[in-house]
Amino acid sequence: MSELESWMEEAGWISRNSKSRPDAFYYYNKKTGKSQWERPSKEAEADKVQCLHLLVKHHRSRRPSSWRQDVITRTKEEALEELLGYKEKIDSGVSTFEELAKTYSDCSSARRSGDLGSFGRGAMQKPFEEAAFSLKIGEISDPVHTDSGIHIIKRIA
Ligand SMILES: O=C(CCc1ccccc1)N[C@H](Cc1nc2ccccc2[nH]1)C(=O)O
Repeated sequence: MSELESWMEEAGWISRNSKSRPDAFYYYNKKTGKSQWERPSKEAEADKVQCLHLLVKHHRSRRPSSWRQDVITRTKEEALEELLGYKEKIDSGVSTFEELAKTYSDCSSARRSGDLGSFGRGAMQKPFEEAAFSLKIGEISDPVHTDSGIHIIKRIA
């Protein structure tokens, strides 16, 4: 198996016969559910990521307010403690990332279970971008500090 084929397999890509074009086949990713005609490449893969995040703001956040709380007064230390508690619940399987992001995230994306959609480099604050692009699909970050507050990030594509 070539180096590319083993990367493709590890990344979850398989080739499938197309029903609409019998003589053609397309690529399907079992991990992300993505389908595409063109052969997947490592480079293209790194262009964009899709992430969920759970943000806990604190009194020094750029905008210390959210849908949950008009004026956010918790300290940075308290925010970190709270976030580590959420991560513990997710890692132990007591709760899902989506449930806790929907309930506790101080970002407007909470209404979409923390889903920020797909984004490329240059879209998000640097610490967030670096963490997001270093995650494998399905992986959850350690706490990430940005001007907005403290986040945990789950890469989903
Ligand atoms: O900037 C937004 C909206 C982000 C968003 C992007 C795409 C879809 C939905 C929401 N919300 C901020 C909090 C915040 N700061 C962030 C920094 C990096 C990533 C997500 C972030 N969310 C806030 O509410 O103060």
